[in-house]
Amino acid sequence: MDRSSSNISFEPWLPVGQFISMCSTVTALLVGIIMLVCGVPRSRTLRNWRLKLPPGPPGLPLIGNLHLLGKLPHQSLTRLSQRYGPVMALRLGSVNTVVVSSAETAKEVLRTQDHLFASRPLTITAEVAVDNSDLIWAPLGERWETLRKACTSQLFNPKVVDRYKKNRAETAMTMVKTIIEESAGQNGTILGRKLVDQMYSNLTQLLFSKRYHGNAGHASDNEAGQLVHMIQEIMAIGPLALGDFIPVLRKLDLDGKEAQLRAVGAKFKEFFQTVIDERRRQRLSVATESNLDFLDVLLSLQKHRPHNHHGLSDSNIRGVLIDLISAGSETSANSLEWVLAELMRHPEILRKVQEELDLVVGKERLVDESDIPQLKYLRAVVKETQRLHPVSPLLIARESVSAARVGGYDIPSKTQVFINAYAIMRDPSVWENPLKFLPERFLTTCSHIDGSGHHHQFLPFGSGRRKCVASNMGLLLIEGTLALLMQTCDFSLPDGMTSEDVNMEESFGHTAPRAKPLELIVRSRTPWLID
Ligand code: HEM
Repeated sequence: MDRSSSNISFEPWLPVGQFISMCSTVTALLVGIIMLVCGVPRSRTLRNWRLKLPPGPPGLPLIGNLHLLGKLPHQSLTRLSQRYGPVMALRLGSVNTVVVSSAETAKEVLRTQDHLFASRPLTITAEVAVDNSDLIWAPLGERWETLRKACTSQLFNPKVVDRYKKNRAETAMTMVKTIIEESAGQNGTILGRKLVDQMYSNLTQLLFSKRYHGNAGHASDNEAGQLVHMIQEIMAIGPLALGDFIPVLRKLDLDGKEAQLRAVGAKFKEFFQTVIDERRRQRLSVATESNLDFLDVLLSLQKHRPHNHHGLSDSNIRGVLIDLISAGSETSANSLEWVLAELMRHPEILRKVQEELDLVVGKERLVDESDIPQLKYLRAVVKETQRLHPVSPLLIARESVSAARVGGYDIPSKTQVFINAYAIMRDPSVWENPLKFLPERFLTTCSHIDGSGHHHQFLPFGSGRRKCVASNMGLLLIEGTLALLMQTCDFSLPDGMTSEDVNMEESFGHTAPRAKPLELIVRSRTPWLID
């Protein structure tokens, strides 16, 4: 199934618009009166005259500033911050929110006061879809520490990442063959779905030794389809429901998201519990174990709980598996699709990437992950794409654990905080020609800047203790696949299209993918390397 036919919309804020038009002014007023009578939770309002609170736009009754977010909140918030400044207060329904939009203030939040801003707000998605048991949405505390440590020490350490190198190369090659085959004799192939499938396959292999697309060890098509479908469903629902912002209306589920989340949550539970139960049965019948995968590690942590560790329930195991597959697949595939779109818009840059590959690797052997450090121009192209098209433009929402000060303003405890990485990475006071695609900047004036989280003007993976847990793996997936694609394929646009016609509109949801799928003609460039 390709993305064009999957009918996904990434418009989490759309229901807010639907809601506003659904309720007539009279109904809104009535609800407002009921809320006044029942009492809005006072602790959630920023109106405290003794504090120096950040400036922000005035809000409407009940919805506050929700209506200002639009379909692309990162873009709307960028425009608002140009008016209200780099630390801006909003009220989203009844949730106090602060949006941080400069490198300096992001540094205050993500480095200087990381300990105060490293929690996440509770959301209906986390509660209903993953039983408040996962890693991504875990508040700061034991559950987060245990799951994060399991990931960093047992999954994304360089030794384990290296162990799966062959697997990554195989799944990338499977994808290359598929797109060349599909493109033969056709005027364009939609790449996005193939890239996502490749990422799923890498991750399921890494997490529980099942390959969902490819040859050896692969799961049934039905199982693969089920998994892809569930993740697409949750992506389409988006990260936040109306009830997250207006808790007094949660029971009514006016945008229908809670019901949808419950349905997909039940499917997740059944699917991943089967994976866990199957593995438990296999473990009982195996006397010695070698090459443990991540599920084995989690089950063994559950059984032999190390000192000071939060005990792991099946629900935690399901939660972290769902997190890793969903956070890892769409982000990497969407980033890669953006890179290819930029390259199609800039054919001279695409040619330079291929020339570099020919020079560094040649055409006699396939490019290998160990070549990547030498592919400096290709890496600059990836960075420049992440700067202009961050797939997590507002990172993932944070929440202050106690009162703090940022940019000279008071931020009360329990405030939701968005870091607008999109605005920061296009800030004209930091970046020369910020809207131009100029990979060379990362080889010259900005060569010292990387996405490690130490440079707060460039935040594709976030920063601080909640930084992406798998940025090394994410980069390998993007750079490794891009190198293979550029070495083995030639790309062109469907008949009648020129580079100016490549649509660069964004969409917004759990990630910020392209609004329109990228359609390209793919031809083999080095056929002797592919068989
Ligand atoms: C291009 C690829 C990727 C990008 C751009 C990306 C970006 C991000 C960002 C911006 C965050 C939030 C950071 C913050 O709040 O400061 C994040 C968190 C996270 N990412 Fe990634 N990511 C990528 C790939 C991956 C992969 C491959 C995985 C796993 C297989 C993954 C798993 C996670 C998890 C579990 C978190 C939550 C960490 C926590 O809350 O402690 N990501 N990612």
